[in-house]
Amino acid sequence: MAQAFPDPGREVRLPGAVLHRTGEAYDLLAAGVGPASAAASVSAALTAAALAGTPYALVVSAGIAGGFAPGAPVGSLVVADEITAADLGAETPDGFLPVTELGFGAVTHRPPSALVRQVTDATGARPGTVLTVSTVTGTAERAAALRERHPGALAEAMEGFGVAEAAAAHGTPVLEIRAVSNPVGPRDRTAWRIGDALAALTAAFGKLGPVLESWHPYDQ
Ligand SMILES: O=C(O)c1cccc(C(=O)CC[C@H]2O[C@@H](n3cnc4c(=O)[nH]cnc43)[C@H](O)[C@@H]2O)c1
Repeated sequence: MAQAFPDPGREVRLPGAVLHRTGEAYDLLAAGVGPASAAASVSAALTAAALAGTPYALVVSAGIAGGFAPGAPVGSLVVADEITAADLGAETPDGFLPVTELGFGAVTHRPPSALVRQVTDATGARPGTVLTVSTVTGTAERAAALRERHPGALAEAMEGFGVAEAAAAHGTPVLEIRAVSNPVGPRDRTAWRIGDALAALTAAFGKLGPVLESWHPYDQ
């Protein structure tokens, strides 16, 4: 994906995060794997920018993902219209309860709908819920349970909700774009197509410049 930015940028070191400040209007951040790492590093970047008086206008979480069949085949692109933490809650004898039903927290963030539509139009990405999980799904049973609980889910990944929580704390809009590298379901390493997914993500970012640069938060 970073290959979509011809200028590798200058490194800016922050506690828990290294930014690549491109000559264009973007900073790139490898936010780590999992929601906690992603939240910590994005939070460091947002806080540093706010203290410098140059807050970010938008945070984009991007990477590879597992795709739910048949909506998100391997190689396809998904843009989140909802970013949902799928395993943040409590297991009970009657099933899973999200933290919101326990009386606290949040489990969903919604990217600006106009921006989601523009990304869809520019890249062909399919809009849908992107789940954030801490454990990669590895069985048909778990995939079916997630689908039942989240009928709008197209993909699962491991960072989006952490990024969205950090962005929300700063009042900054968030977007999540994923390229599908593997199906969600029984573990099968021979089915992974990471190279193809990264190529699809790079191509998408090549088309996103005008969309991101012309978007204004009041376009919600
Ligand atoms: O070992 C496995 O079975 C396995 C299967 C799929 C992905 C992984 C990863 O460790 C990838 C972590 C990385 O990639 C994103 N990702 C990609 N596919 C998935 C997925 O099916 N479910 C959740 N996350 C996925 C994730 O966002 C991480 O950044 C291992």
